[in-house]
Amino acid sequence: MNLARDAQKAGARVGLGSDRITIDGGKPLVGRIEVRGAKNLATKAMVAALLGDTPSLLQNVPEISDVHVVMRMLDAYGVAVTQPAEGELLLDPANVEKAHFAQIDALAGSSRIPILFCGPLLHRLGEALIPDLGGCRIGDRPIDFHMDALRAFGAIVDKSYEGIRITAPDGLKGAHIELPYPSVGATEQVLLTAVRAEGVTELKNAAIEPEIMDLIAILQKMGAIISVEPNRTIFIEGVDKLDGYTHRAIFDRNEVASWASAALATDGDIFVAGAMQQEMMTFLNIFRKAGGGFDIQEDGIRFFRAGELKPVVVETDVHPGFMTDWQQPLIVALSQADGVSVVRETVYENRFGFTDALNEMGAHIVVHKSGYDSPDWRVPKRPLEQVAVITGPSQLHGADVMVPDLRGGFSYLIAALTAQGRSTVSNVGIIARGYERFVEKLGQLGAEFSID
Ligand SMILES: CC(=O)N[C@H]1[C@@H](OP(=O)(O)OP(=O)(O)OC[C@H]2O[C@@H](n3ccc(=O)[nH]c3=O)[C@H](O)[C@@H]2O)O[C@H](CO)[C@@H](O)[C@@H]1O
Ligand SMILES: C=C(OP(=O)(O)O)C(=O)O
Repeated sequence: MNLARDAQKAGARVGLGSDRITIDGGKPLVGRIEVRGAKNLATKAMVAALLGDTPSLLQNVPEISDVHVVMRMLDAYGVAVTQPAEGELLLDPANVEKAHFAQIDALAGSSRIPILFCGPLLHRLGEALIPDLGGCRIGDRPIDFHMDALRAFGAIVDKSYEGIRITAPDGLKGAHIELPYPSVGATEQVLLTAVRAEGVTELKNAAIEPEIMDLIAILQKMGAIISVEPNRTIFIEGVDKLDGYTHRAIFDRNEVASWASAALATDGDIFVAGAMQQEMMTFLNIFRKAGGGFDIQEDGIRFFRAGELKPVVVETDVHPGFMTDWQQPLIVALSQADGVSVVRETVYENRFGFTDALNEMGAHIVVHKSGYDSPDWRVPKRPLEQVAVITGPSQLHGADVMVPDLRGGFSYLIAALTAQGRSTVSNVGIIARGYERFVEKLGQLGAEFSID
């Protein structure tokens, strides 16, 4: 895939108008911003609407390009998508039909969400055609858990010149599935398929991220029967019929952690309206250990420096662990802490690539690609764990950098804002995949920048 083309398309979709931001750094970010619904819930809630016999209303929808991709995908399948009010989507699946290959193909490589269309399309149309997936290039990102789960439900998976074609000539039946690893996407795949499959599904080793709990809440509103048991086990009793839902999407935890890291790195003071404590607890613990202060209020959380920044040791993990998506923005703040921080990435094999550019800006980060010796890596069969050692504090200086992926991209914005002098960050359209109106928010926080 062509990164620049992706970025341009993504940027254009959310009205960014340019692919490049020039930032004059060295100034604290101070002010109030608002976060809305999570990219990692809203896009999946949109897919869930395909399962209903009546329209669904999704509220608190962020204006991000990943939402636009799913809107286009739903449109290709005949779902009528309208926006009754700002931040709302009405999704009417009354006329769902097979999409033309060209329409689906045009969206190939834009997002990872098409993989989640499998179950709903199999129930509605008897077949699903999955194009090349997109999403951040932070590792191999295979889909074997998804395909194995679909086969367990009785689906037949064929590779064709058009992509992956999945059919279910004998219908989908409840299954006993144990994931090799608590994958977020594969858990969602099972949920979206099992709710309308015949019989009971038992899912072991499921992911239990707050966004998954929110998806379960949506499915329950639609008429599903799902119980979350201890030890990552979920039971789903298939039902014959689901209705639409009205639901307010859970706030974006990744966006909150990103702005909090920006406050820490720039010695700023940011109130993030819409952020809530419970879902952020793991992040808040590390934030505090790193010298961050926070003030929990009813309508949001204020983030600031409580004193000197301190080095931390942190390991990414599945929920309730420290999310992999949080480590990239946090690393920029850790480059300002006095001492040696260690970040161990256990979820993706290529999520430290963004540190090269930080080093060009003056950071001291060494990535140990072989990670630690580990007899049992977390994600089965793949030795992907890596360790980044960050020695601070470093005086960052302005540079020209190019966004590699979504969270890495936001980290470059933070680095440019922290650095002395002028930086140019290009490919910023990629950031629009998951950060709503980030340029406007930079303005609200007093950042000095221009877009050309
Ligand atoms: C759109 C969305 O919600 N994206 C999030 C989702 O991604 P996503 O759902 O893709 O992440 P997963 O939890 O599935 O992936 C975790 C690990 O499992 C591996 N794996 C996954 C599926 C599979 O079939 N085979 C396999 O080996 C992946 O390559 C990765 O190494 O959860 C990740 C982990 O919290 C987050 O970083 C992403 O922001
Ligand atoms: C990895 C991410 O997203 P995606 O799975 O959509 O690529 C992310 O949100 O950081």
